[in-house]
Amino acid sequence: MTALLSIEQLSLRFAGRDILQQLALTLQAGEVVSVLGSNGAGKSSLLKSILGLHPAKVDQSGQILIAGVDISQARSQALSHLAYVPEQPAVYGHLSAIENIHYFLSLTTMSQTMDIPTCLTMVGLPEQAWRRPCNEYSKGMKQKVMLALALAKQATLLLLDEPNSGLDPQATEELNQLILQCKNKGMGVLVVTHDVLSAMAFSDRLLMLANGQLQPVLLDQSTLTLQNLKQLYQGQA
Ligand SMILES: Nc1ncnc2c1ncn2[C@@H]1O[C@H](COP(=O)(O)OP(=O)(O)OP(=O)(O)O)[C@@H](O)[C@H]1O
Repeated sequence: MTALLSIEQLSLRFAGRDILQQLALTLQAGEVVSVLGSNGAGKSSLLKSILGLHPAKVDQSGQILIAGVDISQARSQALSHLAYVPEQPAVYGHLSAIENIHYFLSLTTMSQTMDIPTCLTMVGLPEQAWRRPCNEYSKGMKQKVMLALALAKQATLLLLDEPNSGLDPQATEELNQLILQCKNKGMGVLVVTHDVLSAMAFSDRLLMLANGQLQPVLLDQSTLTLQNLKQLYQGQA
């Protein structure tokens, strides 16, 4: 079966400094993978590489396939399979949830889309909010709009950058459940996060980005302590 995401020998340099070095990652349908890493380790840069967002002058090499499509050869076709939720959800504040999703769907090449109210119901956005402008929404509500868009465009691969930052415990739990819901629908989910506990709750695999490469994290909820978490981030666990 074709992997939803296949990265091979990805290297990235900024101003002569290695950020990613021969990095490899494969993500299958129905799999949630979380990437941890110190500030500046290169997590957001990795997501930008997958999205093909680095300017052409940036020194990047290697291969990134999304559902078998090479991002460097056919970017819009590759991205049609993908939904991306940045740390600050990017919705238009003057438009409602329904209007935002209509608008973004009009920009995609997907011919098959899902009914918008069904998607908003699935992500748990209260119906009384659907037609209110998004600048009246909390961060958690805006994330739900973006996740509803991902469902509506029938994305198979979901990228989430720091999804739990700034969320209270209830919103965190709702978001964690939504990630599991996406997994159960057969989507592949790649999460970049500092929230280790949440990542342990929803991930099939946890990876640490350090020195430009991804290594498996062997800790789990039963073995996690502040001390061994610090050692993990310092490359000693
Ligand atoms: N466009 C750029 N030009 C030059 N250097 C950059 C650029 N973007 C990122 N960097 C540098 O690359 C390194 C990795 O940054 P990145 O934002 O990917 O880290 P991160 O792991 O996401 O960090 P954080 O956890 O703080 O969000 C940092 O040292 C950053 O300063």
